[in-house]
Amino acid sequence: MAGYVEFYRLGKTYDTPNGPAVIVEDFNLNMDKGEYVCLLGHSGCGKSTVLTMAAGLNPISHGGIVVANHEIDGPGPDRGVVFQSPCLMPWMTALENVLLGVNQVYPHGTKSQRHDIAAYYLTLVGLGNSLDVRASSLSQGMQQRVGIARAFALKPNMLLLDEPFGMLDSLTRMELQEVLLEILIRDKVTTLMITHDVDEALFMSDKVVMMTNGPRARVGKVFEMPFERPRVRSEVLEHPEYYKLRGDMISFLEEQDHKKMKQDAEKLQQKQAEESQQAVSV
Ligand SMILES: Nc1ncnc2c1ncn2[C@@H]1O[C@H](COP(=O)(O)OP(=O)(O)OP(=O)(O)O)[C@@H](O)[C@H]1O
Repeated sequence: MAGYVEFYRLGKTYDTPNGPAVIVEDFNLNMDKGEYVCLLGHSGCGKSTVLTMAAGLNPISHGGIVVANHEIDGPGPDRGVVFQSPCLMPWMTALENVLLGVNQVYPHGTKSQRHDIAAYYLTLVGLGNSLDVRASSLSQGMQQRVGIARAFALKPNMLLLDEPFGMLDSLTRMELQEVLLEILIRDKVTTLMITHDVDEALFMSDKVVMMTNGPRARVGKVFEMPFERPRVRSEVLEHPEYYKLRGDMISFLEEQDHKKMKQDAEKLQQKQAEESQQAVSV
């Protein structure tokens, strides 16, 4: 059955100097409305490729993505995107940065209505007292809060997060994870997040989708999280299934590593055999 968000037979081929490189192939995933899915996999397997295709920032080579009955064919305000670095306009205030998006989505709202929406989301992320502070004067964690407020203020059907906490220290990271979960529960936004952190995936998501190693990466395994919401970190950590799930995810990643090492060794052997055959024939 099709989900609220559907990735069907999604594929991406990049043109490279050595010819076409099939990075993602036959990637299939259904997400329910309001579901939080984390995408986990080794570096370079194709996670950002999948996410940027969903954001409409990277052309789809094969298959497609449907969000709320709408087939993705470019970027749009129905999808909020947060990257590792929030890319704010440094000379603008926190409020002005959020208003950039709000003005586009609510062109018919009054100035004061648009101001209130931007201020509301900045307050939710804990920046109610910093609305008029220039982005360049905000700490990295505060800038990321602005990025999150900007994405939510668009009232998107889907939120796409590419390692949004990757550049933050662990305390700020944990704090922002909780801020994000609180708003997500309130607004019930369907979310796809990339992370390298197994514990973050366990704490945040309803489902963790493990990608196989590329090339031709696809969904390798899906883990369902048994933890109740709203989530309390200590309760999640003490849940009887936590360490079993964590272990299974790490085993999956290790298996992928072994496969890759085997493939690399085979490639090397083949190359050496070809080279020695060439040497003999010369
Ligand atoms: N524009 C491009 N042209 C050619 N190859 C690309 C392009 N963009 C990405 N790639 C390659 O596609 C593969 C997947 O990249 P991608 O950034 O999607 O991986 P990732 O899983 O998000 O990696 P990481 O976890 O390190 O961010 C990599 O081998 C990368 O070099």
